Amino acid sequence: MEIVRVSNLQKAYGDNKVLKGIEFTANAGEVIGVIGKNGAGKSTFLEILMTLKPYDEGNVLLFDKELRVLSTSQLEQIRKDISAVLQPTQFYKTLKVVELLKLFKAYYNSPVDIEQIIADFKLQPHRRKYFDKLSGGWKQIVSLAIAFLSEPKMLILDEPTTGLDPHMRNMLWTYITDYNKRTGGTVILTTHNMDEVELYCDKVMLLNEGINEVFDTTEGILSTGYKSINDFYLSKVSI
Ligand SMILES: Nc1ncnc2c1ncn2[C@@H]1O[C@H](COP(=O)(O)OP(=O)(O)OP(=O)(O)O)[C@@H](O)[C@H]1O
Repeated sequence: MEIVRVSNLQKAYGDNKVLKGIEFTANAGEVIGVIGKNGAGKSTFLEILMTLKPYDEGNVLLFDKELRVLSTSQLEQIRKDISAVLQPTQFYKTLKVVELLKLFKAYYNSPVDIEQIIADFKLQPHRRKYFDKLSGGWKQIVSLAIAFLSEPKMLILDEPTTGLDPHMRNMLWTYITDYNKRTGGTVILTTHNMDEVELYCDKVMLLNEGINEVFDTTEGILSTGYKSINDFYLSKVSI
């Protein structure tokens, strides 16, 4: 089943044309890595998919519906099926980790067991700490745990493993892979870590000079003679 279909997507910030005609599709159950150099437009692309940012030209269909023509209530309906990593805000200051998880569980009306999430994300030692007292990496982990609470049909993660130590990175990828197998949810993420793309992503989109220079399966890319996805990236993208 097709979850996302993007055609000729264009977006500029003033004179800075960032996306110049992106073609992209995501099917249910796929894990897709969006790669490209700093400033290539990855976050802009994800924010459009999250329905947070307007676009100038082209079509973006989420769950078969064109975003541009949706009413506010239709957009809200679609957002229920999407989850994204929330940025830590001032609002979390007064809440402990376990309270935050309970709050979002109630907000999403989530069937997910909080104790299970705490165990899966190794949050037991931190459950009674205030969110704003956590280290950067643990804030990231809590934000990710919240994103999974709603059991979304589509999960959008902007550099989810940046700032995580190797164990936490492993833990997160295990969780993403399990979630994907268990629920058939689609995951679209950005990362600068090409080893992670090679290990865990079904498909890769390389954003370069505003277009999807390559959009293929990870296996497809490797079968064209590259030693690794890192090798592929380095030979395709110049500084
Ligand atoms: N709100 C904004 N207003 C103006 N320009 C912006 C805005 N957001 C992003 N840009 C510009 O758009 C371009 C793409 O930025 P974006 O953050 O999408 O890239 P990215 O691929 O995610 O980069 P990185 O890998 O460094 O996170 C950059 O030139 C950036 O300066």
